[in-house]
Amino acid sequence: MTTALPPSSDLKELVSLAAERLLLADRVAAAKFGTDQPIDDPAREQQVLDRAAAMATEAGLDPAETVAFFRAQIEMSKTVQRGLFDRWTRHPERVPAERPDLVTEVRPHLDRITAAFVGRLAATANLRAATRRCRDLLLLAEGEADRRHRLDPLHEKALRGAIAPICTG
Ligand SMILES: C=C(O[C@@H]1C=C(C(=O)O)C=C[C@H]1O)C(=O)O
Repeated sequence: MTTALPPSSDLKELVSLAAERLLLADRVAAAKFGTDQPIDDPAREQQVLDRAAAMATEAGLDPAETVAFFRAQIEMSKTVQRGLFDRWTRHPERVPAERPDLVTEVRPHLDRITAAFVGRLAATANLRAATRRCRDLLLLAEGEADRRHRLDPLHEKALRGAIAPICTG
């Protein structure tokens, strides 16, 4: 017998994916710090958004709403990257020893998260509305993601920004 997960589990997974994506911003920042690669890469952002829009359409989601959601993820990723650049400039001893490869390693991981996101957005479509229920579940999911991923204040704040669009539908 299979038991369907309650919708709140899908919301938790959605928020957890947002936290995972923000933690990957650390790898993105480590790839860029000390190189001439800027934090902002508008061409790559457009690719991420175009891909998300195409997948959203296939999943029966509103592409414009999905793009707005991904814009928030991108903005918050850049907030984390800026925070880490600032931290590492002030504390060079905290600069990661390893510089991951952005194109072959980190971005493919981000792309897998995009696909997972679209699945969770589809699974939570009925729940994502400007309701008390959505906001209550979101708050619970946020607290759980903070704990599960042991987020520091920089990532916690970014997570709040990243999940802000969820209960606005
Ligand atoms: C994550 C990156 O940094 C920025 C954020 C992006 C994102 O969140 O997808 C995309 C491009 C950059 O503006 C990256 O360069 O891949």
